[in-house]
Amino acid sequence: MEQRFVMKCGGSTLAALPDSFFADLRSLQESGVKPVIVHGGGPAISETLTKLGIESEFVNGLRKTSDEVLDVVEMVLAGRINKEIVRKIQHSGAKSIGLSGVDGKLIKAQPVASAAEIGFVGDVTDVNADIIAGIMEMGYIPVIAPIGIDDASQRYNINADTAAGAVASHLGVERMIVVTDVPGILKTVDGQKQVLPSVTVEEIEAMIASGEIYGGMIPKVRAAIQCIQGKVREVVIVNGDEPNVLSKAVLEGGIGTRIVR
Ligand SMILES: Nc1ncnc2c1ncn2[C@@H]1O[C@H](COP(=O)(O)OP(=O)(O)O)[C@@H](O)[C@H]1O
Ligand SMILES: CC(=O)N[C@@H](CCC(=O)OP(=O)(O)O)C(=O)O
Repeated sequence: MEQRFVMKCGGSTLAALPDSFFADLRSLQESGVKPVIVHGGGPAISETLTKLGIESEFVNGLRKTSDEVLDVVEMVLAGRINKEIVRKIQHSGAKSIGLSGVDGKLIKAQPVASAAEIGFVGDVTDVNADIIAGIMEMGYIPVIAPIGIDDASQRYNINADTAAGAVASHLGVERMIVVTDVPGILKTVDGQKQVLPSVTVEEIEAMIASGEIYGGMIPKVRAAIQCIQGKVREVVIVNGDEPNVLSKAVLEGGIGTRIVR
């Protein structure tokens, strides 16, 4: 089986991912599946900024990023978090190489439209898919931190869901799996919160408008909508706590929320 997928691991769940999650990742890779990981780390960035006494705020879900904040974002994402994931994958027995979007100009970026207000926050303009494919061909799992770079060598802080969606689109994978701290998109039905097994773009837009999808779920569904306009067939949102969640999402289905065209 030759099946590639992009997995986005959110900062909400990274620290809590059990060893069995990485064992599952390894057995998937052994069965011929080729994973690519793009990770976040928002809570760890906020914690370090607080320790350093640097103020930071979010505007429409994006972190206001000054030069000083950008140093911390890069230090935490491309340093601590990226290497922690690489170590955990290696400990499971699989091979992994970690890099940020700066390495090999892997993620090219430009300032977001609201840059005048929020600083060095980027949108992805291109992804060097050859580097990722090359790492996978060597049998390594690529682990990518969402920092972008432009032609003038300026760095940008990119929302990890946005970066993962762009990587999935440029690689042309079939599936993106978004690992977070909720079992999927929740909707209140008859006073009870239920996981939606699948949602369409129209249903998502209605849930954003009604406030049922808010906060950190918004960049996930926006990235998902953008992905499925191209080659990506489905985006699945799952909880990292669920046993064998990756093999269930890749091989069986019927878990989390599927976002389809
Ligand atoms: N309809 C929804 N269903 C599930 N979670 C939602 C929904 N709307 C908003 N959320 C929020 O989105 C959060 C996940 O986003 P976020 O905290 O940014 O995670 P991550 O760090 O994994 O990117 C959930 O914990 C929940 O609070
Ligand atoms: C521009 C912007 O907001 N970037 C994010 C990047 C990390 C991220 O997205 O991490 P999660 O997936 O854990 O939320 C930030 O600075 O927090």
